[in-house]
Amino acid sequence: MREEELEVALKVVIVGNGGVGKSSMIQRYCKGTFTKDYKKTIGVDFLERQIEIDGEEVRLMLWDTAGQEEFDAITKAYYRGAQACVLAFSTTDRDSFEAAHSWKLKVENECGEIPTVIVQNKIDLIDQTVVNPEEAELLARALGCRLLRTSVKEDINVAAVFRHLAARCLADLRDPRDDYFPTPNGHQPVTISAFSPSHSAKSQHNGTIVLRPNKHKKKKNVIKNACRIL
Ligand SMILES: Nc1nc2c(ncn2[C@@H]2O[C@H](COP(=O)(O)OP(=O)(O)OP(=O)(O)O)[C@@H](O)[C@H]2O)c(=O)[nH]1
Repeated sequence: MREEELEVALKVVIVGNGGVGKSSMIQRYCKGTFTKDYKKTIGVDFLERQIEIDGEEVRLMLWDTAGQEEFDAITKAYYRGAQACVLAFSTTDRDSFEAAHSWKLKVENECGEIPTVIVQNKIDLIDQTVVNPEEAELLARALGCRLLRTSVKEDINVAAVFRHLAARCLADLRDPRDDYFPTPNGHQPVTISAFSPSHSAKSQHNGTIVLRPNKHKKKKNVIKNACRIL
């Protein structure tokens, strides 16, 4: 198979406290819409969008997870197999900023070290900020992540978040030395369908996300983390 016939599919999880704008960000990016209404996410939600990076088609599968701790047991099952992460906090919510470390750990426990962007959302409300710019930069440095400031409401920088992550993952994909991140407990990420959190006993591909074939294309999927052609 020629390289140009391959399609890259990336699973991205969006995490952070409740109300920081995770669902809004995915809606904005995938549907181009924004609503002022707050509807708490129960468990997880999923949307996808296809983009082009350096002439390469990349399918982003965006997993919106509930911010409330009561859903932790459910949501962490969906982290598995993620290749990238958006960790969001809100400009107007100090707790959400202070919770960033613990969100990073939760994802790391399931996925190991994966490319992560720290997102400071709601910068349209900067006059009500409870986080000063230096603190946000220090946080990003401490977590070893890029910081991006967004306003989902005003559609500022939202696309940049996902383009940055996709470009990072593509670069990793092209560099086979950096092709596998073990989890901190030494286990390989378990096999998981990208469309369900359940483990697939049938799959032979441990550590891969198993995708349904794309009916409209003959292209195959290349998934990072295990980088196998399925
Ligand atoms: N001003 C402003 N409001 C925003 C922005 N992004 C989201 N919101 C609002 O913030 C509220 C919460 O947004 P959600 O997207 O539901 O938050 P969430 O992080 O998904 O919350 P959970 O589902 O509880 O985890 C909604 O009322 C949104 O309209 C933004 O950039 N600026």
